[in-house]
Amino acid sequence: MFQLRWVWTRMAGCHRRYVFALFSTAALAVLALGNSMITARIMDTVFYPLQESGTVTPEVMHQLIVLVAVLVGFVLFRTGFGYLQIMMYETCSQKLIYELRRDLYKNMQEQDQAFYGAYRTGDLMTRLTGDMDMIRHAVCWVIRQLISCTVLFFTTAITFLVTDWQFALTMLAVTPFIFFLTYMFSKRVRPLYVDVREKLSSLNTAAQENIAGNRVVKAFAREDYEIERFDEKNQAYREANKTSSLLWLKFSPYIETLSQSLSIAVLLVGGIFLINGRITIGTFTMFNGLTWTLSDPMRMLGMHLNDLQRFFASSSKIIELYYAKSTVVSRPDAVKSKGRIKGEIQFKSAGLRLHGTEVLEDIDLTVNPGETVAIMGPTGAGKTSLISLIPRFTDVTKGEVDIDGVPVRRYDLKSLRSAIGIATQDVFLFSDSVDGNIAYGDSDMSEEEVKRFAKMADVDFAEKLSEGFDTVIGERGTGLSGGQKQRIALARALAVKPSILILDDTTSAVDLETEKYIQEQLANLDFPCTKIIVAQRISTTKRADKIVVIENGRITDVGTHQELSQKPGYYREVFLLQNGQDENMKVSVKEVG
Ligand SMILES: Nc1ncnc2c1ncn2[C@@H]1O[C@H](COP(=O)(O)OP(=O)(O)OP(=O)(O)O)[C@@H](O)[C@H]1O
Repeated sequence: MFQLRWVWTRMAGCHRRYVFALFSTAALAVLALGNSMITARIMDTVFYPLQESGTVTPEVMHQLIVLVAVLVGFVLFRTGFGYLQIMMYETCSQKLIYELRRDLYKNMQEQDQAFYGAYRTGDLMTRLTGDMDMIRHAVCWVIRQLISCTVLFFTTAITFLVTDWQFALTMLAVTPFIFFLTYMFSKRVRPLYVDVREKLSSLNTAAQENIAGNRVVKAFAREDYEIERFDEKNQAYREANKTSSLLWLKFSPYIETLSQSLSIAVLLVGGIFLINGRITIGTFTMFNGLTWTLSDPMRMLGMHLNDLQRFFASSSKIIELYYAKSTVVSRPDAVKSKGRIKGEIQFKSAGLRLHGTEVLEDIDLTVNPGETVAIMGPTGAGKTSLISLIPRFTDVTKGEVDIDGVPVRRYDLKSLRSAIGIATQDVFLFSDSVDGNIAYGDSDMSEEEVKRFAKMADVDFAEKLSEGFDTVIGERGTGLSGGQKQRIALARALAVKPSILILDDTTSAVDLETEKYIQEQLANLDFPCTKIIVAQRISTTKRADKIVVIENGRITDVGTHQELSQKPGYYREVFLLQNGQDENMKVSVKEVG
């Protein structure tokens, strides 16, 4: 039930309207009895005396006209009131879902890498769409129906008891059985709905992965395999849905039969009472006309409880996401950088442990403002992990990282990250134009500025695209080569004029000539900038002020190209390899440098 309480707290600003809607539902349920009561009165005061006397008196005609007018007015009033009630439910539920989705999305934006590593995209999408819709459905339909059913049932039961308690008791005798069956159904269906919810999430995840990875699928000609895999998930979803639906089918024949038995009870018992003169034709008509107000709530209760269980399953998922807390957050006493960050970076005995593995250990390194530092090392050595510590994509588990003498943990996250420009190893471009992608960090950037940074990163090829810089380049930059995407990502990182520029293997896919051009541009930026460049090519690292070699999560060497290429070790091996020589051959460093 805490899910209902939680949703209620999220409806702040709508409470009065929603309570009004709930009361309207209860009132409308009570008013539902009105039609039958007015009809019963017409029977007793107009038709029955008419049948007895056989003559139509002006009083009887007048009585009939008045009662029919009351009936018409009553129906119009109920319809108008019902319309108002639905409007209230709709406005409250739409406002709730809009705000909830907005807050949820905002919370997701603030999550760290561990969060995105733990949750699958398809699952997150299911929460933002299907689960949200289930909450809306519960707020504006299920709860309304449950109230309506309950009030209708009890009002009818009381009316029946007051009118003729013996007749009423014969009809109410079956209700405990129906309630028991409904309760049993509700208890058993809950885990089944949790399962349906999980299977849907799994299906969405499979579809999302397949769409995102369609090139890999095609490259390996694994379409059939993927179709089969999707089919498995689809079947599992179908089975889960079938199991939950079949459970209702197991209970519904009994519930339906018991509900229908009410009509037979009215005809049989009511008929006997009518013949005996115990009840009037009006009372009989009322009982007969109101049978549905007893049977429908009982029949429908199972369906609504069914939906309520789905609401519990969906809202639990939403609540989990709503309270997900990032471990990387700004502290309450976080500092905002006053003016531009100078760009001095210091790793002080920094260490990083991820899922029980020591990824980085004892990292001591100082990068002076404006310096260019290249980071090199074998694959999996910890290069990306090292640079992730600077913008706090992950936090150190030992030691600390300082920028301008202040630990990164003490910076306001936005202030810290807005001083850093990053082009990540896995290039991601938005479905937007080329200039929209370049100006991503500053939407107000002028076209001249966009072109200036595009030129620095050698994005001139964009001029030749169908619509130049306005060409939309798709979710993952479809239609562009790997090197072209890298260059747009580099222009995007440069365009924020960062104090610290981090490039993670950003020029690995560009040709040597373009790379040389980009390096010259980077060396002559018109704003102060510290550059950290992860690279595998000697042609990229040799111009750096400092080269840092990382192996097995530790810094094993620091020096210039001149120093490291002459010193035995990883750097020299790579240097010789990339120049077509091996360790046994003596080469002059100057030849290549
Ligand atoms: N979330 C994680 N959980 C556990 N281990 C991780 C995680 N992320 C990275 N690692 C491990 O940390 C090590 C360093 O990874 P990292 O990506 O920093 O290497 P890298 O030097 O950048 O490699 P490459 O050159 O291939 O990009 C690897 O062994 C990797 O498996």
